[in-house]
Amino acid sequence: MGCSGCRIRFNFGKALSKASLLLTMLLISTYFIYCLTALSDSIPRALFAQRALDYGILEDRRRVLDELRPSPRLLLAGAPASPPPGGAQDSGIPVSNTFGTKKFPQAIIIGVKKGGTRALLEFLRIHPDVRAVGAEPHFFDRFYEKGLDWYRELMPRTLEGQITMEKTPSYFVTKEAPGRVCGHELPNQAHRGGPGPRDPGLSLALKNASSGLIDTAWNAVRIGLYAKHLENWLRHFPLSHFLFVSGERLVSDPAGEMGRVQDFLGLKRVISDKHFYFNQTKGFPCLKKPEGSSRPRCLGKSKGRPHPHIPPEVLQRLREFYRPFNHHFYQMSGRDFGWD
Ligand SMILES: Nc1ncnc2c1ncn2[C@@H]1O[C@H](COP(=O)(O)OS(=O)(=O)O)[C@@H](OP(=O)(O)O)[C@H]1O
Repeated sequence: MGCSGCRIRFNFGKALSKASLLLTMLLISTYFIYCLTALSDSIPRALFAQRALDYGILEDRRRVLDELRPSPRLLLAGAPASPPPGGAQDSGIPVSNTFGTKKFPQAIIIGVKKGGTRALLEFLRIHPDVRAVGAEPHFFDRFYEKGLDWYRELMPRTLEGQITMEKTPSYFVTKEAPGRVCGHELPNQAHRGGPGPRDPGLSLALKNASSGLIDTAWNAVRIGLYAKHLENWLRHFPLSHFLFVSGERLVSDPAGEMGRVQDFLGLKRVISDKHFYFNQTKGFPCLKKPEGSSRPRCLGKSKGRPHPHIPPEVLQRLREFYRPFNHHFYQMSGRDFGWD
């Protein structure tokens, strides 16, 4: 019995994986400048007002120093055609790794898993004003105890005017993540152990929506209850701090969707149609010139995998199960993704 249970679960997993193409959604959470300010000084928000004067003095000093020497951006623009002897390029280290400072991200791609988050990040990285860490840091879910300095150290250096970014899709479904991102819960105060109390509202909704054949307690199913996870984030951030990016449009019209993303981040519209080509073999848009390379490149093999055939009745059942949750999500996000 145990084995047949496993098999059903396994097959259903494949079905979900296939269905995820229909359920792609991404969130970018603009970062919350006040939260980061509080975080970067590792002080509770309540103390922030008391420190305001100190910040003012520091800011003034910074401004004076900036006036005395050209900003990194100006230095770069005025760089000599050949690098100075013994300079960064002589040592073989890329200029971007030696200039600028490491900062906390101003924008995070927080989800959703298998929603096209890697594509979004790699597309954004071709923008000259975006610098992003390649690997997923998992700071706000797995490595929170390592502390803020550890997190900042992972970030690439940025020059003035550049945005630091990271992506970790599991933040979206991590109950503690929004509070941590906002700095309400500092590393040494973080809850340890299991998840918080079960939400009775969700249990009820799951019972109502379940056909009896879908294991609603299973994480692979719960992960797709976007409305539920978004609710958790909206307890900490206003809706205007989020951009909902369509995973489907990232495939069918990457330049169009990236236009929305650039506007949201306050970036000049640099990424356009001319950066993409459709690779027939891969079946996805690829980059003509990815960051740090002049050769065209598609995402790796683990992105855009062949999916197994899912019987239409299974897909239908999944659609019916998710429909009420999706509609709730459309209402909350203000965007109808047409997943029905
Ligand atoms: N340009 C391009 N190239 C390849 N793949 C693309 C692209 N745009 C979106 N996608 C879809 O992205 C899916 C993987 O999503 P994520 O990167 O968010 O996955 S992960 O959660 O980080 O593991 C991946 O899912 P699978 O098809 O299941 O592999 C793709 O459907």
